Amino acid sequence: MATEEEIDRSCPAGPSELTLDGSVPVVEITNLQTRFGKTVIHNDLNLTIEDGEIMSIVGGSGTGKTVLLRQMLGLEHPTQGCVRIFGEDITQAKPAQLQLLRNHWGMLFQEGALYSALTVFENIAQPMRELRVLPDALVRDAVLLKMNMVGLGPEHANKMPSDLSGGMVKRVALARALALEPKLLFLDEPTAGLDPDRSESFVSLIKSLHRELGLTVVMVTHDLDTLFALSTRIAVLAEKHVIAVGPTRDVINVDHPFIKEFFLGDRGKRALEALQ
Ligand SMILES: Nc1ncnc2c1ncn2[C@@H]1O[C@H](COP(=O)(O)OP(=O)(O)OP(=O)(O)O)[C@@H](O)[C@H]1O
Repeated sequence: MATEEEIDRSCPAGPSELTLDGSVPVVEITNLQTRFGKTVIHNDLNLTIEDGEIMSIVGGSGTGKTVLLRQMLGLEHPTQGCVRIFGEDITQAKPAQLQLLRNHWGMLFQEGALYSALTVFENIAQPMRELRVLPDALVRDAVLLKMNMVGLGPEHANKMPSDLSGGMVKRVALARALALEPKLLFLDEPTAGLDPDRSESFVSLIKSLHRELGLTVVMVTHDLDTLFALSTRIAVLAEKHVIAVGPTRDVINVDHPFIKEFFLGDRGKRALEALQ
């Protein structure tokens, strides 16, 4: 195991401060390596995500998609390499800088991850309350606005998560992810567990919010319909790094066994036909 002194998490030269005007990539991952003990998960992984993209990350089971997402969120650090978010080197960010960055992104976890003891209203209000600067009246208006944005009427505000359908849980979780009006939204399997109709309407909702709010979206998904309907580009993880990145049509034509199996099997063909 490398000692803390030997670990090279250096970023390439360049400005390393919070830049929200779109003049630097929203996410820039350079020469990233991740090791757990002797097992190398990522090696020489590079990925750049520009302002306004919907970048989907796909790969076989265990290729390190979740770990990569957690590294972008600053929840884990790579063994080597650089992860910049809005220009800021997240692997070196101090807790206060990290907190500032967190206010500019939202995360939708796979299961929604709502607080089961809090109402819909309080779940969505929670990121605003953590800031401790917003008066109650403003929080109330902002929560109702976010509920409206995701298609939830005010009559749902006092419901508990256990009273909600799977689709509504996702909508509440999305409203909470958008609570602080982030520029960057992370989605982990956003349509997992939804039936095809609910999945389709959730995809439409993400699409319209992406357009209206000018969001950059980073998504991990196995669902081909979701992938094809939303992605502006797709990054494929295999052999420990990004083996292909580009618009859907370019990526599916790359000659690689995983790509052929994933995109051009029966499910992939059906999803592509539906898209066309
Ligand atoms: N903290 C950890 N300690 C040791 N190994 C870990 C740790 N976190 C993840 N791993 C391993 O790293 C690999 C990548 O995990 P990860 O969850 O990122 O895969 P994934 O691509 O998201 O897979 P899936 O599509 O099945 O969810 C797996 O082999 C996992 O067991």
